[in-house]
Amino acid sequence: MLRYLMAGESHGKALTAILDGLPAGLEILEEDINKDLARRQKGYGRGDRMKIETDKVEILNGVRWKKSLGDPITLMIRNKDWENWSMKMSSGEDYFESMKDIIITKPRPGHADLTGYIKYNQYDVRNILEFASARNSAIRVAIGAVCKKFLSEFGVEIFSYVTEIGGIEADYKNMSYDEILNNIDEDMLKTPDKSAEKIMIEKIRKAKKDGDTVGGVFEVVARNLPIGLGTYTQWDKRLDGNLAASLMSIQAIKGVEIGMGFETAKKLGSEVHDEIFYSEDEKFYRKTNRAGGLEGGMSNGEDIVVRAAMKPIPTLYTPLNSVDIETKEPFEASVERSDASAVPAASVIGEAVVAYELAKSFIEKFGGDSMEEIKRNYESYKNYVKNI
Ligand SMILES: Cc1cc2nc3c(=O)[nH]c(=O)nc-3n(C[C@H](O)[C@H](O)[C@H](O)COP(=O)(O)O)c2cc1C
Ligand SMILES: C=C(O[C@@H]1CC(C(=O)O)=C[C@@H](OP(=O)(O)O)[C@H]1O)C(=O)O
Repeated sequence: MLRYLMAGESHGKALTAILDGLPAGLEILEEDINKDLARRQKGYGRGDRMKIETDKVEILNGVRWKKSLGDPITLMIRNKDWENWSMKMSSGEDYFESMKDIIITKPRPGHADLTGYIKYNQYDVRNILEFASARNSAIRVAIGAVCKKFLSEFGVEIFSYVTEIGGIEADYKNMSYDEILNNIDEDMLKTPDKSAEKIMIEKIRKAKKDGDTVGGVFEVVARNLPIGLGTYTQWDKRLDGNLAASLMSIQAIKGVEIGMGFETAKKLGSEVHDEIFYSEDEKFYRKTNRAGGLEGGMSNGEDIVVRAAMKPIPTLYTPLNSVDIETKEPFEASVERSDASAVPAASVIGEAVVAYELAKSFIEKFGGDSMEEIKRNYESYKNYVKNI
């Protein structure tokens, strides 16, 4: 079974993750992973932390002479900001009286601060926000990049783009995926609609000027998947459920849709389901993909299409009302730095978690301890499907 665990505080020494269950013989290169790490750092609206970090992965275990060994793979990304935090985040020093002024007792509405403080019986909100922070999404993207590499060996391609920012929707419905891909500017908002992008940027700029933040929606597409990843035979093996849970587990994601999603509830059955056709060449096929490539918790061979809604960032430069945990007095918080919007970054994280779920289902279906073995199993299943 493919699984991973991650560790690492936002301003600690490094982020790490262990990926277990990947077959032996997959080529894994740091430079391939670094491409996705760089993409996650881009996008209009990010704060000053992204000027400090240049995320680069180090492979600590599980890879020899560029190939996975089949044992656990450890990945690490150092936090450059650690240099500025080594004392404040030290694991070896006692608490200093002189550090009293760095203790945070002012919880932000919408962040993990207050609930985490109470739940973990803390004295400093920093002890909560350090791991609640989306900083650890960097190591998740590294894990996702390895999973993407695995899937690419079977021709599976995963990409994402931004469809909405602060209520402004991109018009991409008449564009092919290739056109969409050609129109994605990773430095800006990753939306295929260039005229909407201008208005979206203005929306973020104005929100930032007003001390506010904006959210948005992104779509992740996975192409060239085999029929039958995931299963309806047990609730926790459904691919639709696992994709939704993984996307929802990204910080600030508050809604997930598959295919037509919430729209299906408004339509008639005849407008929702994808009719089935057959030809000698194509075998069973559909003319539409409203289901987003998933029926009965399984991939049906069409493109997998999922969307996720990101709420506006909770740290506001014009802060919302809150109460100091120590004094119980209302306060006006001051903010050192924060993102005004991070939807393009979230969409890269979305690709990563989708890649992980697909790779997990893929390995479960086709088994195998080595890439050769899993490829044999995959080819034999493809032959079976071709001859139906
Ligand atoms: C890529 C990315 C960047 C984020 N940047 C910030 C930020 O700069 N400031 C902030 O308060 N929240 C930021 N967030 C959101 C918080 O991490 C998130 O709202 C918080 O952990 C509470 O979790 P919840 O929103 O899922 O309930 C970011 C989220 C993502 C995915
Ligand atoms: C560090 C990242 O995002 C961070 C996510 C985040 C949060 O609260 O989620 C808060 C900010 O952290 P800081 O206070 O250090 O600026 C963001 O910069 C990153 O994406 O790599």
